[in-house]
Amino acid sequence: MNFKLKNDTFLRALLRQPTEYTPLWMMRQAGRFLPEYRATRARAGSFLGLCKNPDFATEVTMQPLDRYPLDAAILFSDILTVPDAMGLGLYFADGEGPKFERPLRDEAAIMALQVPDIDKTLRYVTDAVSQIRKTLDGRVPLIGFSGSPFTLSCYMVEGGGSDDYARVKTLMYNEPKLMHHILEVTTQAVIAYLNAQIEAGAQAVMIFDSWGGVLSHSAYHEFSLPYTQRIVEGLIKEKDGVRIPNVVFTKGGGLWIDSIAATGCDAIGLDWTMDIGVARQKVGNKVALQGNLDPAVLFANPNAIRNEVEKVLSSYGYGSGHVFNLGHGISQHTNPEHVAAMVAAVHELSRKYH
Ligand SMILES: Cc1c2[nH]c(c1CCC(=O)O)Cc1[nH]c(c(CCC(=O)O)c1C)Cc1[nH]c(c(CCC(=O)O)c1C)Cc1[nH]c(c(C)c1CCC(=O)O)C2
Repeated sequence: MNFKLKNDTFLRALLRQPTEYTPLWMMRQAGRFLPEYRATRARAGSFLGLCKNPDFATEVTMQPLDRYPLDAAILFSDILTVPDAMGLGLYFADGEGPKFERPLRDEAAIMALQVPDIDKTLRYVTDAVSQIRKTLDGRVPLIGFSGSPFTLSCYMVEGGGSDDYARVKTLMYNEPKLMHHILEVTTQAVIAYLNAQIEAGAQAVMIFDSWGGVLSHSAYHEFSLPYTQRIVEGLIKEKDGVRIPNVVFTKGGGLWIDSIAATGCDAIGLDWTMDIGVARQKVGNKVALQGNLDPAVLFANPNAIRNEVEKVLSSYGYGSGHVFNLGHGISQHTNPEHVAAMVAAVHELSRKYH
């Protein structure tokens, strides 16, 4: 039991301890679907302006919690702050998503990569974590996060988003040693970064392997999973006598959940493509599961949303170990009232399973 928390349902579910209902939060819960987020972003001038100012980061982290009775808060930041701290120069071109000024395009750039001094380069993140914890005042737990080394490498090599991952996959197949070097340095950076978030007050951490699912079976097991496993092994597991659970989310990773469970993680994030009941059978009592409603369900009407929520809950079935979530980030085109319908449905309909 976490004595400082008024609602620790989320942490108990991650540790597969009994709960009264299924807790929930949403990936990208602080974001453009909320008018209040768009207003704060306009005041800050840009998305990075929000991330780099702890007052703004705290304000937008709290917005979804003030609107909905969610069971967890997530640090407002981005996975790409780590490569930015490594000197790649993150920027957001209007309407084009993230980009790097200095992507990794040759051997010299790759061999020059270094683990950044987190205290110096990412202080704005750990400051935001402490400030959010204070503002939360024990309402719900705060989740810290990072990208997985493979997913970060995709952006670092491509220089931005990609449809085919041609550059990073070419490097991976032509020059596996160079690819492993990027992954090695990034792994060390991510371990230091997540542990700094935990020291600053993050009560659970999540690793986003958002693009792991674009890999072949063998490439996933060579270039993504072992590095995720090293992170899981390197994380601070307990602070002030309280467990700090971790979640590994691999979008498109449903085929590999047995290998993911074997990393020793506490929970696996599922996208919407896999039946969560089948996933539960496969992983047994090893890990908790987080997910897995298709974010597009929120475009439908509240009745349809309720039906789809019930399907996920009943497929998971009786007992603890499920954190309800979307299978990926919420769309910016979502109607905020539909989110209210989903939150109410999860809290109400899940009680019969506990
Ligand atoms: C791949 C990835 C990124 N960032 C992230 C991932 C992994 C998760 C995933 O798979 O979605 C992680 C992330 N990004 C953001 C959060 C905040 C916490 C949360 O509310 O979940 C988290 C956890 C805020 C954000 N990160 C970004 C926004 C939108 C920024 C804005 O224009 O206001 C937010 C709220 C920008 C971003 N950042 C990134 C992209 C591809 C984009 C553009 C996306 C888009 O335009 O919808 C990289």
